[in-house]
Amino acid sequence: MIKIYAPASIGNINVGFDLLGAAISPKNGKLLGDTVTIKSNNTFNLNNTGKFAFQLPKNIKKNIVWKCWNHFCKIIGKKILISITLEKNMPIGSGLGSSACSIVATLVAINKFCNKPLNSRQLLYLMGVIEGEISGDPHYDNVAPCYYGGLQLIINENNYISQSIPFFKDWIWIVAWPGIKISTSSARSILPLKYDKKICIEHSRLLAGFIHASYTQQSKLALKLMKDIIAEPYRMQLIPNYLKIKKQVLNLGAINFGISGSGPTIFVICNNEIIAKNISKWLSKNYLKNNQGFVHICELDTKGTRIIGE
Ligand SMILES: Nc1ncnc2c1ncn2[C@@H]1O[C@H](COP(=O)(O)OP(=O)(O)OP(=O)(O)O)[C@@H](O)[C@H]1O
Ligand SMILES: N[C@@H](CCO)C(=O)O
Repeated sequence: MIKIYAPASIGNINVGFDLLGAAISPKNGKLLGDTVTIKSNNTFNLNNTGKFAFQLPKNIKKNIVWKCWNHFCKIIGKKILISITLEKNMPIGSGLGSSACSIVATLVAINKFCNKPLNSRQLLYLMGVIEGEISGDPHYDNVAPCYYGGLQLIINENNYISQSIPFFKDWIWIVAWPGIKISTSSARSILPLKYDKKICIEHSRLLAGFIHASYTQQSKLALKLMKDIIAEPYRMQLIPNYLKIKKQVLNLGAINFGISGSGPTIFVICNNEIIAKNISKWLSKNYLKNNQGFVHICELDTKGTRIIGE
């Protein structure tokens, strides 16, 4: 038996659309991600458990876990006989990398079960391919941080897909999911097909500057450069009262605010625990639309996907 946990992640972090992502874990030690347990069996079998299992497709072949198993069997050229249990703790279409959690946990578990026929680069490549089948284009800004942990920059050149970037240890990350769904593919389809030259230059400045600020540990500079000029202007219309909520949270002392991945989860950065608690309370009262929604005060998850049972 092997049990793998894969953490939630924030894609984009306001700068670096599709290119920067951060793995997160609640500061109170709770696990915010999916788990996958594998046991050997005489046939393939998939069980879904967990709070959000009810959102999964009824057809087993539409479950990403089945797709991962199927891809893996094709790659190694044999049918892997296992029983898989997916604990679906991440809401689907939340903007917290729910599909990435299932993909990464499943592929890491199957690879370990089969004595690691794929190296970590081959695994990450496959994770991006499967993520792309779901959302329309391969993008690594959820699967890479989910797999490796921390803050990841997507390079996708030579032998690197992704590289760890130094981050600011005093930043507290709050995520608030209102309890409603936005599909990644629809949030991608509302973005322009082409961007103005000015926007391209400005985004290059923001991203290059942010990476420089991270390496030189200039927190204030990094925060100034964390601006979303690629997705937020188009996606904010999908999130009720987005600008009002943003203004209020910044007034409460947040040092950054944005849409997590394709939304509707929003993320907030603070550098003070009291402010973080106040904002978290305020969001619980004013941003959640139903009792499924949640707010978590988090830190970057530096461990990434890991074994939690054997
Ligand atoms: N195990 C699974 N986990 C998540 N989604 C799944 C799974 N199996 C199948 N799906 C399907 O994959 C799609 C995932 O949707 P989507 O990419 O919008 O969600 P998401 O991963 O939560 O988004 P984001 O990456 O912005 O956090 C849905 O159509 C969902 O039904
Ligand atoms: N970078 C992706 C992340 C999806 O969670 C997007 O914003 O569409």
